[in-house]
Parts: sequence; C-alpha cells; structure tokens
Amino acid sequence: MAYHYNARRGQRAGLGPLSLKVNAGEFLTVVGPSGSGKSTLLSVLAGFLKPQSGVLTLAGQPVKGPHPALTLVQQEHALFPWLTVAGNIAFGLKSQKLGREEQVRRTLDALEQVGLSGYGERRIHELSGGQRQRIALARALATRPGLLLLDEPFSALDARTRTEISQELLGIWQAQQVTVVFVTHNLDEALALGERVVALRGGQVVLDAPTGEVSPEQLRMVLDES
Ligand SMILES: Nc1ncnc2c1ncn2[C@@H]1O[C@H](COP(=O)(O)OP(=O)(O)OP(=O)(O)O)[C@@H](O)[C@H]1O
Repeated sequence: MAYHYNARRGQRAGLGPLSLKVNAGEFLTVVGPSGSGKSTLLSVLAGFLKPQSGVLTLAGQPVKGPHPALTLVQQEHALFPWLTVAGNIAFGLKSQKLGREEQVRRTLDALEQVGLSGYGERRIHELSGGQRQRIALARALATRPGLLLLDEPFSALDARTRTEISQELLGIWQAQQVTVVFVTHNLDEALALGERVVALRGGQVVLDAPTGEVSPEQLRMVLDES
C-alpha cells in the first residue's frame, strides 16, 4: 500500500509502496529518522488516512476508517484539562456505548494497570508529565484495543521515567496480549522494547527483523546514521 500527501499534485512525501503484516499479539517497533514516514504509517494503521493504493485489513476484513479495535496514542497526549482523570478515560470510551458500571470498572482497571489507582478525581494540571503520559496510556488501554499504536509516546519524558513507563508497558503487553506497534526514533529503544523491528527510510521498509537478530550498528547502517 502507499499513502502520499498531496499525491494529486505529484508530491512523493509520505509512505510506500510497502507491505506490512502485524501479527496478533506481537510487539513491533518502528524506527526511522525524522520524515521517514513513521507517523504516516500509524495514521494509516489507525484508519485515519486511507491509502491511495492497497488496503488496510484487520483479521482479513478491510478497514474503511477509524475502528474501535485500533487505538492511537500520540506524543501530544491530548488530555482535556477541564476534565478529571476519570473523565478523560470515560471520554475515550464514549464511542463504545458501555453501561455506567462497565465504564467505571474499565476506568479503575486501566488506572491500576498504569500504577495510578486512586487518581481518578485528580485534575490533569495536578499531574506530572510522566503521570499524564500514563493517563494517556490508561485511556487507550480502557478501550481494550486489539492493536495499540503508540507514536513516540514517551519522548518528552526524562530518561528515568521513560525507562520506567516502557517497562510498565512491556508488563501490560505481556499480561494482556495486546498487539503493540511502537514508533520511536531512538534505535536503542527500538531494539530493547520490541520483538520485531521495522526500519523506515524515505517511506520504505529498509529492514524488518526480530530484534534479537539486529545490532544497533546494523540499524544505524541501514538508516544511514553511522
Ligand atoms: N500533513 C502533511 N502534509 C504534507 N506532507 C506531510 C504531512 N505530514 C507529513 N508529511 C510528509 O510526509 C513525510 C513523512 O512524514 P511523517 O510525519 O510520517 O514522518 P515521521 O517519520 O513520523 O517524522 P518525525 O519523526 O519527524 O515525526 C515527510 O516528508 C513529511 O514532510
């Protein structure tokens, strides 16, 4: 498939042509320099951008737009400052039309998963950057996504908090068997976190391999960052 911005005007910026299969339950990291197409790929996988050629399928069925099983968490985590933490999580559940009880249960579960039980009534401005990012993750987890798409979710955090949250995310992935696609421009992070790494350059896949079989030097070389 391929997606190019302003394709009608003949521009080539964007993604593809490429073919990518994300396997159920895997933790895939996507790495590449700025402008290589990482965010575009996630927007296509989330159903926000419709490829100009090819199709996105989920379990064999074509996806025609945003889908409840596909949840994207972006870097600017877009929490609503005028809502409480619980209000923010409930907002993410709106489209699922759940009963009140189920909504509360999912909110409590999600807060526990990210280590912030008891924070439901807090206001967003009372939280640290790391806590806000955990809430953004909790909001996504509460939707019980089949595919969790994370676009450099922890890049604004200090190194220690970043490592902490990354480890929590790994724990959640192992416990829930959710499928994760994690975008980062940090090569070491890409290799440390995922089971499989896809490297993008100029909108093309230049490497697709199990993380255990790739060295940071190899990654640097295919991305021309050595
Ligand atoms: N809305 C847009 N309109 C036109 N071109 C765009 C748009 N968004 C992205 N592009 C272009 O498409 C290409 C891929 O961009 P994309 O944002 O997917 O890269 P990225 O790897 O996520 O970059 P970064 O790491 O800087 O976020 C770039 O050349 C970019 O300039």
